[in-house]
Amino acid sequence: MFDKSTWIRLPRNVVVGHDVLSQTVEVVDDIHLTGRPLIVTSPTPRDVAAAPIVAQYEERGIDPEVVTVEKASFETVEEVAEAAGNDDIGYVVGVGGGKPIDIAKMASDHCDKGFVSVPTAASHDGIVSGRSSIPEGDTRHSVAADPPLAVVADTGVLANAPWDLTTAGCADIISNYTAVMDWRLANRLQDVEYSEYAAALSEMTAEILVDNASMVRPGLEESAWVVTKALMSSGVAMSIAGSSRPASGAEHLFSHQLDRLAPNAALHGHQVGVGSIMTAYLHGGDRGIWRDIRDALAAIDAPTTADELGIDPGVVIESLTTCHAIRDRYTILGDGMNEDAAREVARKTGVI
Ligand SMILES: NC(=O)C1=CN([C@@H]2O[C@H](COP(=O)(O)OP(=O)(O)OC[C@H]3O[C@@H](n4cnc5c(N)ncnc54)[C@H](O)[C@@H]3O)[C@@H](O)[C@H]2O)C=CC1
Ligand SMILES: O=C(CO)COP(=O)(O)O
Ligand SMILES: [Zn+2]
Repeated sequence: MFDKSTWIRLPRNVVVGHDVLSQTVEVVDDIHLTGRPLIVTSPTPRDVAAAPIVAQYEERGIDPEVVTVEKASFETVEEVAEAAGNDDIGYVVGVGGGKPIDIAKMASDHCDKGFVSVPTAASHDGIVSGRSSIPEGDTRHSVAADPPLAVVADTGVLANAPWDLTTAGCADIISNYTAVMDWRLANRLQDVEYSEYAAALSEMTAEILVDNASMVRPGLEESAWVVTKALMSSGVAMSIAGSSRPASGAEHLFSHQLDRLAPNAALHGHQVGVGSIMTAYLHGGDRGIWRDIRDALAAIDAPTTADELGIDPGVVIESLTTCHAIRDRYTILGDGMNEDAAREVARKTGVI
């Protein structure tokens, strides 16, 4: 008997392009969200994008509540959910990079209120995904949360963000290659649920980005367009899969562990990119695709070494040998690498 069923939740309005930030209130009206908005942002994105959005609302006689968050944590989610739960708050608008968007997504999900995503950096593929990635103690959770009802991605804002943020987004996409390898491995060895459609979309997204790498250049609005579309497509792959598997494998475990061992040393996307070079080597050995991944990262100015990440080689080894334990997610790391093996892969791939 066929008894499978699935829910694929996707945004209704995805508005991308030049100066679309100025259409935020229209986009919200179009999906019939009412009440007072709660804007969740972080320090720089507050000035760059939240302030103009507040001004748009004020012109219409609406006074949004604004909360500024500094880090992604369950405590912050609870604080924001408390504010979002107030009766006068109708919906939540996340404005910024991955952290405020993840917090806003979870807080709105907790209160069963609509969520709108306004990325200010093309730095991560959580812009449209139905997940939030939140650290807790020694672990890091990938939590299901309703995806945004609408996305407003202003390519002018994204192109004006520091170039590093865009290269981090590119690296987050390039890491899909190894995430999918890990997912297939977990499916074969552990019967982990797998979606060929989600895997194919995730890989194709990485491929299109790599093929268009020459168009990704600092300050070009067209680059922001290319990268943002890829980030959205990768987020849709996660929504189809109902997990972050298509975009998050061992290279993400490595990055999440670096966040604990060397907080704020480097951007999420840059860390997963370097992780991906090493896990590609573990999958395919010297004849595998690790050089292609390294070259693709180098072509878009993303780091390929510990030194370029600004992270001590010893910390890279510690992360490689311990990161398998931070989450129950089967990957090429299996039950963990020993120190000699970790040193070998990091040296062979030129990461240290
Ligand atoms: N939910 C999901 O599916 C996913 C979640 N993530 C999560 O997202 C986070 C990484 O995202 P990031 O954007 O790197 O983190 P982030 O939100 O900390 O932003 C990084 C930096 O960029 C700055 N920034 C953002 N927009 C700017 C602008 N326009 N101009 C100047 N500075 C700007 C921020 O102030 C911050 O200092 C991680 O916590 C990661 O786990 C990443 C991928 C997928
Ligand atoms: O960063 C991600 C995809 O790029 C997802 O991270 P998690 O697996 O922690 O949710
Ligand atoms: Zn990621």
